[in-house]
Amino acid sequence: MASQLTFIGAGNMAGAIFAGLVDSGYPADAITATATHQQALERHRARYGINITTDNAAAVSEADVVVLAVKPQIMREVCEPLQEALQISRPLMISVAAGLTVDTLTRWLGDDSLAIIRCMPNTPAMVGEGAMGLYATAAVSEAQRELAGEILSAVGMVEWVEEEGLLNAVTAIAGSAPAYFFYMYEALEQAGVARGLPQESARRLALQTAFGAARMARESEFDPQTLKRQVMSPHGTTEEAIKSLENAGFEKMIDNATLACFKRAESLARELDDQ
Ligand SMILES: NC(=O)C1=CN([C@@H]2O[C@H](COP(=O)(O)OP(=O)(O)OC[C@H]3O[C@@H](n4cnc5c(N)ncnc54)[C@H](OP(=O)(O)O)[C@@H]3O)[C@@H](O)[C@H]2O)C=CC1
Ligand SMILES: O=C(O)[C@@H]1CCC=N1
Repeated sequence: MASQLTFIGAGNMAGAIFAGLVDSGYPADAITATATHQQALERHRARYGINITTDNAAAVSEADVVVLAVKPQIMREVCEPLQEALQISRPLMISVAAGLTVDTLTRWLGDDSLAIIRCMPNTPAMVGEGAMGLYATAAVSEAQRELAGEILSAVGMVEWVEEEGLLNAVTAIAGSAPAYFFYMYEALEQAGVARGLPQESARRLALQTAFGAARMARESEFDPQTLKRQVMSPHGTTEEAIKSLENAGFEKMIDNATLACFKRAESLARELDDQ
């Protein structure tokens, strides 16, 4: 029988994971999602067939696995009232919150013997193409590690990290990174329009190029540098474009952006710890 999964929060990230799970065949009746707005929950029930409730404690008391998926800033007010219910079910806790450390979360859950996994997923989980970093505390059993890996690998690829701090690096290059690619998609579309293409046409071409490049990179035996070189004919068009990107400091820009993301995850952790 499938493990009972409860999602506390049913927004972008939780929705991406439970949508991906249902699409991959996980039984919808073993999934419960909570939120404060009944209307949004009703839409999820209609679309995915999952159970819904606005009662977090009730949803937790019957769960084998609880996925905490509210904004980090409201995690404390969500977690503290769950303490009693957690003593009934003693589920595996999976937090997807950026920056929230195990120490802070443990304090808010009021029990340092609970098994906690921190997960940094990304929204492509919705289409089964997520990229996730996972970190397990010492209280997590081998069976629970396997269970979390099994559940989450249904919606994407999973990388375990052995140091909690590395999840901030995962946030910088995976958790937040779909937005960087969407930004590039947006910029290519605009550039296509600026060069005279109709907008819809530019969007379709940019999107298919992103998809084709990602699929080719995944299926090919070559590293990114080689794949890049294969497009660059000597003295050709691509060489000019890449030179222009280099001159504009493209790599430095990506490095700066990921560093800013990483540092924000660290400062978020400090802010939450002070709560
Ligand atoms: N979005 C992303 O790409 C990623 C997000 N994350 C993490 O996921 C978490 C959620 O982010 P995201 O999904 O973007 O946020 P959203 O704002 O989209 O979703 C938050 C959800 O929390 C619900 N919620 C608010 N208060 C409560 C409450 N008291 N009890 C139960 N549910 C409540 C909201 O429901 P309602 O509106 O009805 O109140 C909503 O469904 C964050 O911690 C973030 O760091 C991690 C990786 C990627
Ligand atoms: O922007 C955020 O804080 C969340 C965490 C990673 C992606 N979205």
